[in-house]
Amino acid sequence: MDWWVSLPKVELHAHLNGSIRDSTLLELARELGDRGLVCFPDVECVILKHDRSLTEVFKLFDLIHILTTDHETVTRITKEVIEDFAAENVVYLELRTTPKKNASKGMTKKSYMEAVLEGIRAVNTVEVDIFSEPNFDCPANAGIYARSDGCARNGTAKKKIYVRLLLSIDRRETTEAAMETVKLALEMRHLGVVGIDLSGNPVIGEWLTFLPALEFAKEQGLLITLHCGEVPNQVEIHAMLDFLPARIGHACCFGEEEWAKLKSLKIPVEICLTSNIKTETISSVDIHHFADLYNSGHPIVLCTDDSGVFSTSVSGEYSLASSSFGIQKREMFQLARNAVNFIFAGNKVKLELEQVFDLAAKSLEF
Ligand SMILES: CNc1ncnc2c1ncn2[C@@H]1O[C@H](COP(=O)(O)O)[C@@H](O)[C@H]1O
Ligand SMILES: [Zn+2]
Repeated sequence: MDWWVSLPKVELHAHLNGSIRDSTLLELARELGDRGLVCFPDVECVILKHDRSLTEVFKLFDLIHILTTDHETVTRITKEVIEDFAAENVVYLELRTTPKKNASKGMTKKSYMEAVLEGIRAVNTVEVDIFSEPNFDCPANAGIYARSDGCARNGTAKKKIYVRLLLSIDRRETTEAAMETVKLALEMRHLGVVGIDLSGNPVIGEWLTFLPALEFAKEQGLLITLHCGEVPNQVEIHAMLDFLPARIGHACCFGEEEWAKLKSLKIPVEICLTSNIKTETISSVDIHHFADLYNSGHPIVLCTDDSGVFSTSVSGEYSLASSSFGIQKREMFQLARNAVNFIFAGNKVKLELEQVFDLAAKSLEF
């Protein structure tokens, strides 16, 4: 097996609707095409085009959402995305998604999330730990516990992936809609929801629109990650850093002052190399800020962002970082292991993941 696939990995920045297999998107588009709801050849062209500007990426998401936003499909893509990450040895996945309403399908934000949970339960190629924090032990969780315990007791030494969920607020949303998402996250905490993400087209929406909901989420103990500095906007970057999120994603358009502030606050950064290159947010990989952050010992974690949209994988991102920045396998292993420190799940999961890495270190060749 390829070394980068064998390496256990932690994925902390993956959008559900950005991580769908092309084959599934094409199948869904063909079905809608047959029903005369989309023009299949046009949609096929868009799906198979792999170099896209940031603006084009958000147009593509609008199209993907037309293909996926019904309960059955949300369940299907969730199952497939988790199985795909597990197949490349992702041992802990924080999957983020924007709860959506779709009146024509009778979908509410809550029923959207229930369809996601159904997808997690449908995974069968790997054992899924969706929830194992003892302090949240409650009857609503009993079904999931039973399944996971059953696996262990049968002695079926199936591979295991920990899955936790982040609910995303889309920058197109209002304060009220953002608050609704946070309240839903709080309601679903005992089902593996650990935090909130702010994402969506970075040129749309104002930081102050989302702040009340994000502050409420933080007060209630949810952990927050923000898409920060994907486009140049110094005022917003400073406001976001002042908020003290638990992590940020991207950090592409930072200036000297913003770097200094980020480094002094030691906020971990989710780095998405291929996403940044393909969207031309960073012009080439050799000038990517990964190198400076890595060399200065700043907390970072390699992630995919949208493995489907950008045709990448977590293993691919590790391999790319190693070859682009001349980092040896032993150091890359350490980088992968360090990511455990930045997960939003609790100490029990962290300890278990450290054991997974220690065990893997014995069989990996460096
Ligand atoms: C490329 N960089 C990016 N920057 C900002 N937001 C992004 C993104 N990539 C994805 N998303 C956000 O994730 C949604 C798709 O997944 P879900 O429907 O939530 O599962 C997109 O609509 C966008 O809001
Ligand atoms: Zn993202």
